Amino acid sequence: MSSTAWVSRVEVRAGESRVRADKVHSILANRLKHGDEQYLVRWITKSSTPNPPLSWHYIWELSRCLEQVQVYLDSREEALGNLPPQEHPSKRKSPDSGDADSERHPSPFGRRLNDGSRESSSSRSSSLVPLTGATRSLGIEIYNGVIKSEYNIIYGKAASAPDIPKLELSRVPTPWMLQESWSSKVDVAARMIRTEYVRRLAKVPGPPIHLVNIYDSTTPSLRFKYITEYVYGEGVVRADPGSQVGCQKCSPSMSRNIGCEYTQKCDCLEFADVDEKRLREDQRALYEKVMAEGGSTVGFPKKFPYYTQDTTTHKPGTLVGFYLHSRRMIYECNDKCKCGNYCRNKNVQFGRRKEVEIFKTPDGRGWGLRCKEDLVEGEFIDTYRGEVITDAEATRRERSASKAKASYLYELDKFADDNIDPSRICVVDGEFMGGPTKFINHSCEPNCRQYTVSYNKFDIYIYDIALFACRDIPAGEELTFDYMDREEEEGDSKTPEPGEGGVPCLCGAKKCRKWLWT
Ligand SMILES: C[S@@+](CC[C@H](N)C(=O)[O-])C[C@H]1O[C@@H](n2cnc3c(N)ncnc32)[C@H](O)[C@@H]1O
Repeated sequence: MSSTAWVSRVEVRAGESRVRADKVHSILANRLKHGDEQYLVRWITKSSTPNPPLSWHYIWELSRCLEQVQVYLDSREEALGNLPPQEHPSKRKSPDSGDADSERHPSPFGRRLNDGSRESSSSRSSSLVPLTGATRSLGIEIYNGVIKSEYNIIYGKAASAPDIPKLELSRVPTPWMLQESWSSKVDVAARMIRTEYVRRLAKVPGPPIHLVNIYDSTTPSLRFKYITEYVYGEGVVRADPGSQVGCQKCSPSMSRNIGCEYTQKCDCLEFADVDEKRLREDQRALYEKVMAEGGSTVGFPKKFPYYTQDTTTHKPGTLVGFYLHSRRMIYECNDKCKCGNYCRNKNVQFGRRKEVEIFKTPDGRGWGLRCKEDLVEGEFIDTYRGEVITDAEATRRERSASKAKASYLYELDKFADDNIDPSRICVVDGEFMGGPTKFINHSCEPNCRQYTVSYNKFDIYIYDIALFACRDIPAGEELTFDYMDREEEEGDSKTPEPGEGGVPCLCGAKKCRKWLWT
């Protein structure tokens, strides 16, 4: 079909059309047109072309592709931060010294900063390029193609008729566009992105999640999906659902209506650690034999993980000291158990019950998380959710990411020392899908701790990572945990020396180990 025939079908009325998000490759520049924000869209074409269609759109037309707008604004912000003071168009503080990161993140700004001096004056002004009659009638400036609209959705299509204005992708943004981009405000786009993020937060099940940023106009990435259950990636081998068994000798009301009551009856505790302090004298020799030679610990004293209602000293549901001060696996009862919904041994599986707030930290640690309510020691906060991927896929993602980029990978290697298949160890990636816990920062003196919780005692590869308060935490205090997850006995030990790409720790704790990971 010729481009002119195609263009003649266009009927776009201002203010009603929206750019089709899945056809937008990226945003390349911004400017103000009659005081309103406009952004230059690079369209995706079916076949590869060095000159894909590019078109200017008002920000309100871009509500379907705010993710791309946000990526653009972040790279613009980074480029502005990296500019030498004399080139800086605004009154921002002088840039941090020596940050060469812009090379690692492909950005229209990075590209232009490198070769802008070669730009010819003919490609300077986007608005001076003559437009075809049809595109002009739409009020949309388009290069290398034509615009089509159906059901108020705008599409861009490559076309090469002689009257179609040309703009080489390799020259975009031109130095002229770049200057305009730097000096034009982007407040409306920033507000729309934030509004969209808050809208998505409101849909997350459970108590409200708030968003607070008193330092700048950024918003956490929209390229993120809130989920409450793991999403399993390709290649992850899951346990046969039939391998999950429930406790059969327990019942909802054994005497106190708290579900499971006797640790020796509850099959779910079969693999739970033995409470050595409560071993009877006549059990010790057998226990030591089992420990040395292997065998079942059924019949030895175990502990349920949570306090129940009948304690006056602790809040029901909080972790008992046996678990709180250790790295013991927590085995909760499950749907196949006979103990019912109100069993004392069910907690983490019900998910977050606290109102939390995502907030921008003032000191370069990105976003953080805090709770709107007081928490007591041992209280459950939320699980770490994300995409469960294979170790190989996690390695691939790690290698393709810049070293300075935040990491959201959490390895499920609790049983790595046991006789397990190392190729089946999985990793939870919370970067693109997960919960608010993805924002919990590291501290060398944390107020939370991560615990492993299983609902299938036979599955040693997939389990939950649950975050609990490890001391009383007043409302509003930032939640933190120790990313290195070391056992008590390992103590504070020496500060690890960083390897290449070690990330400096900014936790500010007195006993800070100086490096986040090495
Ligand atoms: C799981 S994310 C935490 C949320 C993150 N702050 C954000 O904005 O998305 C982990 C990343 O946060 C940053 N971070 C967390 N704790 C930090 C600390 N104590 N010092 C420096 N950076 C920290 C690092 O970039 C790290 O890779």
